[in-house]
Amino acid sequence: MQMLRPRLLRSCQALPRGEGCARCIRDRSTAAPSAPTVLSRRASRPSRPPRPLPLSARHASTSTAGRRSTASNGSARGKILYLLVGAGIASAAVYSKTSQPLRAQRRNIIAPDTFQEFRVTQKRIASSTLLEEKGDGEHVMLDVDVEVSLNEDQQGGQSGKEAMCIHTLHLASPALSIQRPYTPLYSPFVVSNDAPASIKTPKSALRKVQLMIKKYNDGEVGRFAHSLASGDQILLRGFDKSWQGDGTETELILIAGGTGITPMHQLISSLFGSNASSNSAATATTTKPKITLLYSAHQISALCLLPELEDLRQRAGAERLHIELFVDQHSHSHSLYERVFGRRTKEVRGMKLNGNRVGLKDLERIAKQKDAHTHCKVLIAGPDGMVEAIAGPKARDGKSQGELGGHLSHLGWKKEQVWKL
Ligand SMILES: Cc1cc2nc3c(=O)[nH]c(=O)nc-3n(C[C@H](O)[C@H](O)[C@H](O)COP(=O)(O)OP(=O)(O)OC[C@H]3O[C@@H](n4cnc5c(N)ncnc54)[C@H](O)[C@@H]3O)c2cc1C
Repeated sequence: MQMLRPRLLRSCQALPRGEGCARCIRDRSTAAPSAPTVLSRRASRPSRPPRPLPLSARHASTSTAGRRSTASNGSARGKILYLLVGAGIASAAVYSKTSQPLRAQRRNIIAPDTFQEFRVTQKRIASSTLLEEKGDGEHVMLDVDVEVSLNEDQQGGQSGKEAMCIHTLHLASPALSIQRPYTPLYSPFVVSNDAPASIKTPKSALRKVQLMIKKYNDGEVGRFAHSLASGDQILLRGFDKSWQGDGTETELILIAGGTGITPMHQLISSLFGSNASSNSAATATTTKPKITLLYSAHQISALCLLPELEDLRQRAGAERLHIELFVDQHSHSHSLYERVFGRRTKEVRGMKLNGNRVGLKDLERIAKQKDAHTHCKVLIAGPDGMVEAIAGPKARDGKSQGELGGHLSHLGWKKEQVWKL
């Protein structure tokens, strides 16, 4: 396998602690703790081994019946050699031409430690609450066909364990060489009708990975993702588990801010999506927990994936999946909504709309509806400020969870019940 010159991926990881941006520090938490990440390229096919001389030709050179003078033997050998070299060149040319499409068709199996090239199969704008067709312009959806290797649990895509996992991958641009973690909207290890899969061999499967990526005006990878078109090349490595249930959870409270909705969407769709409903093994091996999702954004048009969430809520039933929306700029959001729909609203697509950030009172109200804290867990993903206010900051190393703080600590939740993604 031909390897590109190994090089360290540039990121704020190289900066002294505290000088990197908060997002890059978050990146540190999921980056492979080990050795430098190496960019690898698919092996170029090795040239064909020289074909052995045909038996007839070998006999010709030693046969007494056809013995010629040394000079004529030499010239005959020369001719044969000349012909063989010519034939070799011609077949090499034909081979290299025909092998091009073969190479393009072959797929890489995504690996956790090595970046490999994949192509974007589709790029579109993520739908938003108000501007469904145009989106809010900040979020883009990328589809990438990725072959994944499957362990015994994952073969057949019907493992209950897999439904209680959140998987993350890392995206890098070939030019920028900066990596960031992203969470596919659907688990690559749970077969889904929403994200169709084709089983290739029992040990690997081709999966459509869907990423929703936000663009920050001066954000590096987000801007790169928004600049992509179908057919463009990206580098991916994965998958890392960013959370796994232990099988005891009967209830989950999921708190998402902004793009923190992506891991929550993956988990909910694994449990209640079209994949899950046609997946009896997942239902049999684990009891599906009841879920409350609290999803916040700075304004109403920045709430993404609402059609998808509405669909999941209908599949799961309101009893099993309760969703509430929160917007910071409530009055602005209301007038925006009023302008589009001609009326004010307290709910969107059947989901309650709160005009504030997720606060102590909301968490108290939600927790009261739970039977007991012991089998209920809280997962939280979002901007650092939000995570800090609700659950305390992550540890300074950016990897470990840190102490539980914020509203949840105030309300008596235990550290082991809360996971900061
Ligand atoms: C487990 C996990 C899963 C994630 N999943 C998703 C997902 O599905 N979708 C998604 O969109 N995001 C996701 N993220 C966030 C994502 O990894 C990136 O952090 C995000 O896309 C921003 O990256 P960027 O390169 O575009 O921006 P960056 O270059 O990191 O910049 C982001 C912002 O920080 C500011 N900034 C940059 N450098 C500095 C600095 N040195 N000091 C201060 N401020 C600075 C920029 O101005 C910009 O506003 C996830 C994060 C984690 C940890």
